[in-house]
Amino acid sequence: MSRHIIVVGAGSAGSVVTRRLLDAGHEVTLLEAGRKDENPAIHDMGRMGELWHSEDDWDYYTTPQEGAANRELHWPRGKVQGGSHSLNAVIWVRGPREDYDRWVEEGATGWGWDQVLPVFKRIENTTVGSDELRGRDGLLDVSETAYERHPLFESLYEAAQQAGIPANEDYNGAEIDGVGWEQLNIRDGKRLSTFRAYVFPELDNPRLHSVTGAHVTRLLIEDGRVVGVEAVVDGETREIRADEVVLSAGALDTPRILLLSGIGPREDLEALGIDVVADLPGVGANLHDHLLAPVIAKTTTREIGAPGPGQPISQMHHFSTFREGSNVPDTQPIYFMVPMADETMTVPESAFTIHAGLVRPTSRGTLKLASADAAERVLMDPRLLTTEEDVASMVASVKQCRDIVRQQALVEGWGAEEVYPGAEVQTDEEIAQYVREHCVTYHHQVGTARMGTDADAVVDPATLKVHGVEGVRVVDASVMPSVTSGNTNAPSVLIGERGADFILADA
Ligand SMILES: Cc1cc2nc3c(=O)[nH]c(=O)nc-3n(C[C@H](O)[C@H](O)[C@H](O)COP(=O)(O)OP(=O)(O)OC[C@H]3O[C@@H](n4cnc5c(N)ncnc54)[C@H](O)[C@@H]3O)c2cc1C
Repeated sequence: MSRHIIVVGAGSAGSVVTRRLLDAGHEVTLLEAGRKDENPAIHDMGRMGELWHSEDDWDYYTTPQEGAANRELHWPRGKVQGGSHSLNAVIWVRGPREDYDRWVEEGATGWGWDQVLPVFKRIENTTVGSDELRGRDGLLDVSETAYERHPLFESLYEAAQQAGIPANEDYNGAEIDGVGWEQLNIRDGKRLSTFRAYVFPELDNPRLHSVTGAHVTRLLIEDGRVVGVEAVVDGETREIRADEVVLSAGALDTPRILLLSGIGPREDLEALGIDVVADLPGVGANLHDHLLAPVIAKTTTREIGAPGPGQPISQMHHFSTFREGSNVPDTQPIYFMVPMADETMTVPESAFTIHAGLVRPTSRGTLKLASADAAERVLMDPRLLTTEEDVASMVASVKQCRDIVRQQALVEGWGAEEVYPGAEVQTDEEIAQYVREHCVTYHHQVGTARMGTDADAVVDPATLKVHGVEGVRVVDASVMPSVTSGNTNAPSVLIGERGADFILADA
């Protein structure tokens, strides 16, 4: 029987859910707060930087972070069809077996590597790697050759190996460690978001009602059952009803909608005068993110030049393990052909960045409402760098990135010279302070409505239904119990596919 389902958010996961429900004959109302994905800077990977602070960015900021020199960090998030997949660097990293087996240990029964691998294969359309591990005919292109490689990256690839980092032909294969060319979601030289790959071809489908400029403020709940949503559409508050609601608004907005609807920690909700529908302490808890800190070098004998049309400004990354006893990498530096400098830095035009990167954070924070008003700013406090392990991984990663800059391939090929952290930053304490003063997000916030069956879990891992409330599921990056050890888009798309499977199994 055909059902009418509301999907909130046309991002990485919501686009996948929408397509799979349409394919199965259901009716979908897809509500997206942002506008159509028509900004040319979305489609040209060389222009990614223009999207930050633009109309297509939610333009969030954290609360002041004690671990990061009391700074409020900018957290860009896609507010547009495609969601953060329309703003991101389209790097496709599934993460190793251990990430998913860890999810099972954390309570997400059924999400182990053996269960998720076939779903990853269903998503992918790639020629990389082996048939056993990679998908060949999915809807989402994954390629390391569909973009023009810049000669600087050839030298970076060599330099990383000169620094002792092994080359890895397929970091989405059996092993993640080592340096490799990024596998990107690109088609015909342009960004391929899941909105473009999954929903765009269906825009004429009469069972799809795709609405932009529709900001969902809360769930409509009658007798403990979600019956629809309240949304502000073109400035007018509307009620939209359906058989079921899927929240795919991302790790920062899904918990916000739940909290505004009375689903969350009782004490916090009561303090704001919000009627409690379900006392779920885990909503907004467990907020965590990956972190970057730039190592910037200038080139003195050869100009890097501007990226060509469609040329991604990041083409390479590597994974390294520093944490003792760990069998998965805790760091993932990412390489850019431009200086990723902050407002306190002065850099020459021809400069590149090797961003030191933490991908196994142990710091955990919270997302809370400041008031019951849906238009108010939300308090996002990831408590960055509040554990010793996190600081130690970042320090080790910065040292390794500096070492790459000093290698022959960069010094002889480009006359590379470090500009930041700079000569005055030498001891571990000085590097840690540099990290605190200059770290930025890796854009991988997750965990605010995590899967599990314990008292703090928010959704059931077998269905992604919200505990204690009927008629609503969470299908996006919020449900990850812990962040994977790589970029988070691939696991978000995976969650979209599996969420759709669960809905279809019930329908
Ligand atoms: C700048 C940047 C670079 C990144 N680079 C990479 C990368 O290269 N590789 C990678 O793997 N990951 C990357 N990421 C992370 C990755 O894009 C996200 O983890 C992933 O997109 C999350 O998917 P999602 O479906 O949970 O949320 P999103 O894709 O963010 O989708 C949420 C959608 O919901 C909409 N929405 C939110 N609130 C409401 C509301 N109240 N009403 C209606 N609609 C609403 C939003 O506008 C958005 O369209 C990056 C992210 C950013 C921001």
